[in-house]
Amino acid sequence: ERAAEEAAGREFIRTLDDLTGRAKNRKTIASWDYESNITEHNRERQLQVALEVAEEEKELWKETMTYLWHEFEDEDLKRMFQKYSKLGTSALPEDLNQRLIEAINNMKSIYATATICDYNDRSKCNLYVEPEVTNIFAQSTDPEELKYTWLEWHKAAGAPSKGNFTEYVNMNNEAAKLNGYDSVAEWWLGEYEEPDTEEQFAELWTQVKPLYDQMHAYVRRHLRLRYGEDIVSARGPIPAHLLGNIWAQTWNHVEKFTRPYPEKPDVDVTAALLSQNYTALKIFKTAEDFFKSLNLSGMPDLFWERSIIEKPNDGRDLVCHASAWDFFDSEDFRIKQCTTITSAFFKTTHHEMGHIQYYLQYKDLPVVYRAGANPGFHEAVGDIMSLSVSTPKHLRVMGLLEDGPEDLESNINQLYKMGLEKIVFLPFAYVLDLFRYGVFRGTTSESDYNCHFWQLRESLQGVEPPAPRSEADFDAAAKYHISADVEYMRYYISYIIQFQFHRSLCQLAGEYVPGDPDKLLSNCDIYNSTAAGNALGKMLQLGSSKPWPDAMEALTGQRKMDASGVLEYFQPLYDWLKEENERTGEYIGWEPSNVQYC
Ligand SMILES: C=C(C[SeH])C(=O)N1CCC[C@H]1C(=O)O
Ligand SMILES: [Zn+2]
Repeated sequence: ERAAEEAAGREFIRTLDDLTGRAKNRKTIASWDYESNITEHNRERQLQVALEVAEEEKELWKETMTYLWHEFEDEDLKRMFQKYSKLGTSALPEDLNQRLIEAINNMKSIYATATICDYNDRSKCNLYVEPEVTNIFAQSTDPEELKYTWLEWHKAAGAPSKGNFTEYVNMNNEAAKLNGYDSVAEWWLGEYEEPDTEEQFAELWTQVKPLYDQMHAYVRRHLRLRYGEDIVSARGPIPAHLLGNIWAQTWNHVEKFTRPYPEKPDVDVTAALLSQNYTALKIFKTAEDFFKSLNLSGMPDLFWERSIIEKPNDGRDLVCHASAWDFFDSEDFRIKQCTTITSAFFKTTHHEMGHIQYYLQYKDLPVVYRAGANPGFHEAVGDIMSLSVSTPKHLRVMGLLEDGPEDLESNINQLYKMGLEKIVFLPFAYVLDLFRYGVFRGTTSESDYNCHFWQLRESLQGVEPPAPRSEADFDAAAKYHISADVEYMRYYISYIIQFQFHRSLCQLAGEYVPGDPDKLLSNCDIYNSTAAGNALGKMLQLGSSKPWPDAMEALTGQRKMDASGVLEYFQPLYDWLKEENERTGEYIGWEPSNVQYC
């Protein structure tokens, strides 16, 4: 009867979970081998292993579906069965699954091997997105060099993937339907396990948009002062190539010539890292030290043996985009990133190590629960550490910043610097998946990919392309995650909830007291707080075994994602920006672009 069926189900799930762990381990090893060394052989092997594992999963899924798990009493057992009942892309017939995998591998390979020629030396044509194009956007203030580099990169890494992207969309939508979703959009939204996820995402945007609009207006004014009225208009969108980043997703690199109080000492972490002879390894060890100071786990020996922390110089092609890997055997965890000694990579290393920390905290859970409470949680862990590390107080502890004033102006400069990374990023992230939801749902067809992409970028982000665009271009794929089939709402959510987590951890660490000007949220550093670390560890140990509101409640007492954390953190900046934009008479928002892109 039911009790016996449930006992049999429990036994089955234990075996299934063990087999699934082995299959995922094999699949992950083959993917790692391909992405860390892009050769025909490794690509072929990755495809073969992925197809074999898909067939194994399909067989196991048929057996899973013979159990009447909907009627089980044990909630936890039901949750495991519910998760295993979603077969994912393995539900595709083998030939369609092969077409999906090959479309994605084609895009990944195009992106990873794309190179452009240097603006000043057209015979030098081995510039990759990392590190060369990234460095040009970090350093150059020549609008012509930036425009050329922007156009060349989007031509080399975006346009060639358009056909593959359409194939990927069609195959992935087939898989979605086989899993009971109308399209991939509903599948991705389903990962957040709420009935109104899409509305919640939209509500978060309305909460933060006023703050973004003030940042946008202020930055546009200072770019106009720098580059002149002809290049940066008074009331239009901002040209995307002038914002210090090839995707205009964060604007940190315009901070040095746009900040509120230029006479205050600068906080150039990159220069400090270089002058103190930081290496990639030293950056990694510093990040590890932060986690250990919180009584969280250090990195296992295997991590140091098998990670790739610098771009190999043996001429191989590889996917440089930073990533953290769980090999699902409870002991093999790796980072692969092409570290250079910059403030950005100092943060990225904490970000990636945050993923590894989450893997370590849930490594003994059933395989099916070894995931973030929702995808945004996984992206938030490392950033929480960076929020503490980025404070002048902590940078001084590390000797990366000389002593300086702690006055209001310096605080505004610091908040502005953080805003160029955290506030500015929100509409960028939101747009990437609003675009893809439209594509997966068919409201954006192949003949208007680029038009709709730029309409969204103009409408939410207030940026425009540096030159006219057409449907011969496919600018979205010039962003890694679009070419690599990586959902992006996870970052939008992370940049909201990381401030809710930070606020709770800072209270636990005694570093933040609401209303106390000497205990500002933006000056909080949780370093060495085992109280904070233990509370965070407890949340991470849940993995995806519980709906994410339970995990969030465990740490913050809240069951809702809301922008109260980010708005509280940036309140002094918001007040200052409104006053400053009022003072200068800067137009808030933007009029339609004059650039032809549809
Ligand atoms: C560092 C990673 C690997 Se999960 C990343 O892709 N991030 C981290 C910040 C946003 C996003 C990006 O670079 O677009
Ligand atoms: Zn990440």
